Amino acid sequence: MDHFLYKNGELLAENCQVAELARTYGTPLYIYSRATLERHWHAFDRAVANHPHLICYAVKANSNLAVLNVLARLGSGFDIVSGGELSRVIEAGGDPKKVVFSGVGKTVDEMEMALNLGIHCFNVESAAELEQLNLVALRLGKIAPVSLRINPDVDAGTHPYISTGLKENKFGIAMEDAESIFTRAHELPGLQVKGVDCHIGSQLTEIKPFLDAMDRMLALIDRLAELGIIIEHFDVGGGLGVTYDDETPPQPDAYASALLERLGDRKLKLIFEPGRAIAANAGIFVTQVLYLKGNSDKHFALVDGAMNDLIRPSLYSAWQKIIPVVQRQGENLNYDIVGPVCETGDFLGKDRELCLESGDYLAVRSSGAYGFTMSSNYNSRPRSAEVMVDGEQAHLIRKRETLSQLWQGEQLLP
Ligand SMILES: Cc1ncc(COP(=O)(O)O)c(C=O)c1O
Ligand SMILES: N[C@@H](CCCC[NH3+])C(=O)O
Repeated sequence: MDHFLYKNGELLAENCQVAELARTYGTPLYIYSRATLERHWHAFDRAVANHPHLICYAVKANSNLAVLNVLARLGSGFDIVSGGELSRVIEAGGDPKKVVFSGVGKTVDEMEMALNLGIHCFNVESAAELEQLNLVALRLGKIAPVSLRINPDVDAGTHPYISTGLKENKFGIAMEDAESIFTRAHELPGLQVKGVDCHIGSQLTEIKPFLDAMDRMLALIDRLAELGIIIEHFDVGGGLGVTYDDETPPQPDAYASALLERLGDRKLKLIFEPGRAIAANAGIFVTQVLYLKGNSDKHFALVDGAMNDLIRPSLYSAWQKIIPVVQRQGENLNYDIVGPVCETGDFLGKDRELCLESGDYLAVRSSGAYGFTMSSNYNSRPRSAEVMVDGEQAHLIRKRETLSQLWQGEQLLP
């Protein structure tokens, strides 16, 4: 069930009127639905209910404390890629024992912080990182739980910028090096080998690449067993896609049952790191039309939201649905929806058939993941507010930045 629906021509977020929220909190504005976040998380959790598992929500998709807190209350684990994300998880009430730490460039400080908090596992991405983690753990008198992120070299069939499982990508350890680096990890006194990990890319809409990756990883797990290295968990990463337009990605239950079928009677615990599948369609981005303008070729709607707020269209040519917050009768025109930032690439959508007047609100759908978290202050634009709706209630979960916050910490020369 979708929690962003029209009623009498007005867009609702759960039971709240989006236009009212836009007036109250100002635009541009992110709005998230608690019910949708919870439904998506439960869909994953239920799909693997009969098998040992951990759902580690990928914090990078949406790291607002209230979002993390909603998931922490459900018992979610978290996939993090920085000390900053770890501190958010802790602040939001997440359990460090359910945290997996991914990322190619963990610093010594980040390793120390995670070891002191007692996280579930480090997803190590190189031989050099393994050596460093061993030293840090020994210095702290701890044993670091590790999994190695192996690159299964499968083509995820997604946008090149968000594909991660190919040899040419910077992520993970090459399959041909896996056994030797696992053997090294097994020998090092500051480490305990727990798992294998992979993540082949994001916004995958087919199940086959996941299964191909899994076959290669299970074969590796068998080879490791022959070397006396027993693997407790298999972290399948994230990457399950969502519907932005007319894509039909597998639902979490179909995806999980296909993986479980491949797993057979193995007792391996499964770890999932979904980000987009939980957060994307739990959020919209609301912006107001400032001006309409046109020439003989083109119509433009200049809106108050821009690439600094929502960069996916500019960065990946990503297509996200743009709908009016209040439907109006009249003739549609073909608009490019563009923001105030001084870049030709600053657009939220192109060639959209809409009937618009200045002052209208527009909602960019599927903006709950990689929306606010990828925002910036480019052009010295304050970051937008974020609101979470919960039934009839709306909660301001992040205030709009003030202008003075933009230069906080900067100093004039003496
Ligand atoms: C290691 C890792 N895990 C999980 C995710 C989450 O991916 P998604 O949002 O596509 O589920 C990512 C991002 O691609 C990632 O790099
Ligand atoms: N940020 C990307 C996905 C990258 C996922 C992180 N590895 C997007 O918006 O689609």
